[in-house]
Amino acid sequence: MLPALLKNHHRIHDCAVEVLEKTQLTFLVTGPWFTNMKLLVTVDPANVHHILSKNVGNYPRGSKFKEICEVLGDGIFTTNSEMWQYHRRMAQSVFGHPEFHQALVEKVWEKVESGLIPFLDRASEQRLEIDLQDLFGRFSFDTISTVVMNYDPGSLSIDLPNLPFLKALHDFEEVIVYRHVVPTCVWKFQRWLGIGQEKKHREAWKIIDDFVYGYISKRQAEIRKNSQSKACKVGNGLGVELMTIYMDEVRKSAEIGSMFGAGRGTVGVALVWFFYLLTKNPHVLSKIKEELDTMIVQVQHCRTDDDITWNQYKILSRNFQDLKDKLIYLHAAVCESLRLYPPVPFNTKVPMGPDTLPSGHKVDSSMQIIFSMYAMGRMKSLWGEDCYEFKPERWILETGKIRYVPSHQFLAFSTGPRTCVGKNMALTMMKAATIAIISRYHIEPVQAHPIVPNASMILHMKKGFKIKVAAYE
Ligand code: HEM
Repeated sequence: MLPALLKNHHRIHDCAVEVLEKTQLTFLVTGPWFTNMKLLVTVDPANVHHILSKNVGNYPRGSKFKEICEVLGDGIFTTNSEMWQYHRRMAQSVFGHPEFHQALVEKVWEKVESGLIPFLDRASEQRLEIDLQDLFGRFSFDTISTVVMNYDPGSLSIDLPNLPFLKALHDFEEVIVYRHVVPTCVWKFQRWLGIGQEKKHREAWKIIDDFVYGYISKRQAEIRKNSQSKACKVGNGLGVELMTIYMDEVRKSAEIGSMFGAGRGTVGVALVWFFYLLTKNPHVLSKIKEELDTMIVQVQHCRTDDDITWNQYKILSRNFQDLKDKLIYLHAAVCESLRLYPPVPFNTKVPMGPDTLPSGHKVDSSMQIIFSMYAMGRMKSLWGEDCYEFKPERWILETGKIRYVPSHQFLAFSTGPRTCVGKNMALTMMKAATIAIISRYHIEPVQAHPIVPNASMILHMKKGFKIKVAAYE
């Protein structure tokens, strides 16, 4: 099977869909004897629930994962037991705090107004062709950096500076997939020789380290100067204060890299696929706008739709509770987009001891288990014959409320104790940025090539998404 895997490496996600559809949601990939390669690929929700929740103790973060993601050190992604619990508690105390999200929407709006809008206004005036994937990558990078490090690197300024750190993160993500797919002895040998993907990895690692440690020394100097960290925090409010305390703690560890890895690529990519689907499905876009306008009329008591101004869109999307609870159709559309294009397209686990999965497959510590979130959202047996269609309606009950789909079937944010801690943060960022853009601009794709996903641990579009924007009068 190894030659077939290597041959399909460039279209690995779609290849998984094809095979899983034919194999009742689970199949085993074996390599030649000397590679000791046994990968069990599954999208069976019962297996997922068993591994990530019910019997999670048998599926810790293995040493192989830690080896593959060596750049993340002993951060939240790579650790188990007490160390992981410590990171998790710290992260949750911030990301779960009610005031954090209000502080976050303020930060998102600062970036919308200081970065996104000036850039898009100029692109609209000059009818420039822009790559929306690059733009959203910069938007989420600056926003996450402001939240995590209290520092805006300004990657989304009008001249779109070329930041090596962004490319390094991108290269790093690609190498991680490569290390998952080829036998360990092969990539380790390449690492030793310093060639191919491994050369790219080494260079990317250095750039990431320089950026993070450069920031840490700057921050330490600031703290020394101000004698106490509180003086350095931006803005007021408990949300920001908590962020400062937590981030001062994690800045000491590999956590900065983890938060960048977790948040920057995922949100940017989620946004670009969402906008791609909106341009392909204008009726969904119209319904989102309709919902926004209705909400503004209700909440802000405008007399008619004609009274609605840009400022009112801004007021609506700066209210975290409204973003979270009131915009049902927008929420459904975002979930539907994450179902078809989950920014983290796959996840892996290694069993500690022998186990039998609900599907009947026997697993042991010599095997690696792969969940394909990308394939899971495209299984007819799970989502119906229309599973390839972008239909937000499938998320809405007849009562108008959001339909509950268990997280072991809608796996975009994973499930169980290690579920994504940044889920609400990601949804807030996506909704606020979407409202800012769709209320102000018409987007027209300029497609010179098919839009397909890259084989990376983050589901980038292979050649980006070129568009032109036109500001509404
Ligand atoms: C649409 C955006 C996002 C998606 C689809 C997403 C998805 C995921 C997934 C699938 C996992 C599980 C990974 C694994 O088990 O290996 C995860 C974990 C995690 N995510 Fe997210 N994520 C998103 C945004 C964010 C953001 C914005 C942050 C914070 C800055 C974040 C922080 C984390 C952390 C810290 C973990 C590790 C949790 C643990 O191991 O306990 N994520 N995310």
